[in-house]
Amino acid sequence: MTPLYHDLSGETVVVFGGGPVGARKAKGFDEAARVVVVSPEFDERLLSLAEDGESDDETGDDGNEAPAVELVRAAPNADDVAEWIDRLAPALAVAATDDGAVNAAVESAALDMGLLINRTDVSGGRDPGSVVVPATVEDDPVTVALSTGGTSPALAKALRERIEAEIAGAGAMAALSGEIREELKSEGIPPEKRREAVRRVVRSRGVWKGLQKGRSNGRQEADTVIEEVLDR
Ligand SMILES: C[C@@]1(CC(=O)O)c2cc3[nH]c(cc4nc(cc5[nH]c(cc(n2)[C@H]1CCC(=O)O)[C@@](C)(CC(=O)O)[C@@H]5CCC(=O)O)C(CC(=O)O)=C4CCC(=O)O)c(CCC(=O)O)c3CC(=O)O
Ligand SMILES: NC(=O)C1=CN([C@@H]2O[C@H](COP(=O)(O)OP(=O)(O)OC[C@H]3O[C@@H](n4cnc5c(N)ncnc54)[C@H](O)[C@@H]3O)[C@@H](O)[C@H]2O)C=CC1
Repeated sequence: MTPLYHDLSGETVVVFGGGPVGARKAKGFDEAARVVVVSPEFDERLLSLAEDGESDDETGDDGNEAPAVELVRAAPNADDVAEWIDRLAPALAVAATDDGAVNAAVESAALDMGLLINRTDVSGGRDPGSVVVPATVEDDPVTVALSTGGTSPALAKALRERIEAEIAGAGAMAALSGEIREELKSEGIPPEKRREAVRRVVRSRGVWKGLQKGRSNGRQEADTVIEEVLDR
């Protein structure tokens, strides 16, 4: 398995199956992509996600059309799914029904069309072209994605919970060190010194602690580290 971060903005994700698993996957993708869930019945969570999307569209407060989760009430059989996928033209198809034959048909249709496919009903090794949904921790712009190669989802979840504590504050550190990196570049600091400074900043306990108190405290601590490295 090779981990990659995928930009799904502007793409469609189709989820077959509207149970708790289909709902969790839809929720995971709805911020980035247009999500269409095809199922004869829908989990409560999906019904409220779809409603949220509608009310955002109505108010249109920020001018951005919030990608809503669209629900399509249907129960395609194994022979029909290829046509559904063809019509919806997704980048990724998620097979999350409780019908193994339908899930298998979603997989083979998606593979035939060269799309990404996530089979939620199989663990262990993947067929070529098949992807897993990792456990994810986010502190924007930092994202940690964790997979056990499809072997033990419960372990992926447990490790994710540990990492959540471990990366607290990483978003602020990314913002600060990214800014410092750009500044040192534009000041024409030689590459070796610049890299050393940035490496020291992201490892400095003082800077991490400072950032907990606020951005300017973090910046002050970072400036001390940078001065040391640059001998100024
Ligand atoms: C292969 C994979 C395919 C895919 O879905 O992409 C898959 C497959 C299956 N999961 C099953 C069960 C559970 N899944 C979870 C939880 C998560 N499952 C997720 C991903 C994946 N699950 C992919 C591999 C990821 C990897 O590489 O590690 C996470 C990480 C991401 C997400 O789904 O959002 C999310 C945690 C998110 C978080 O909290 O951070 C729990 C835990 C719980 O519910 O507490 C259980 C119960 C305990 C257990 O069984 O382990 C079953 C058995 C169904 C049955 O028994 O019938 C199958 C199918 C099978 O095993 O055949
Ligand atoms: N990947 C994961 O994290 C997990 C995966 N699973 C697997 O995922 C499957 C789904 O799990 P749940 O959501 O808990 O099951 P569920 O049985 O609650 O939901 C299945 C959904 O699929 C719908 N459905 C049935 N036939 C359909 C068709 N032809 N087309 C479209 N939708 C159809 C049903 O109406 C229902 O809404 C399970 O069968 C299991 O194998 C289960 C737990 C976790």
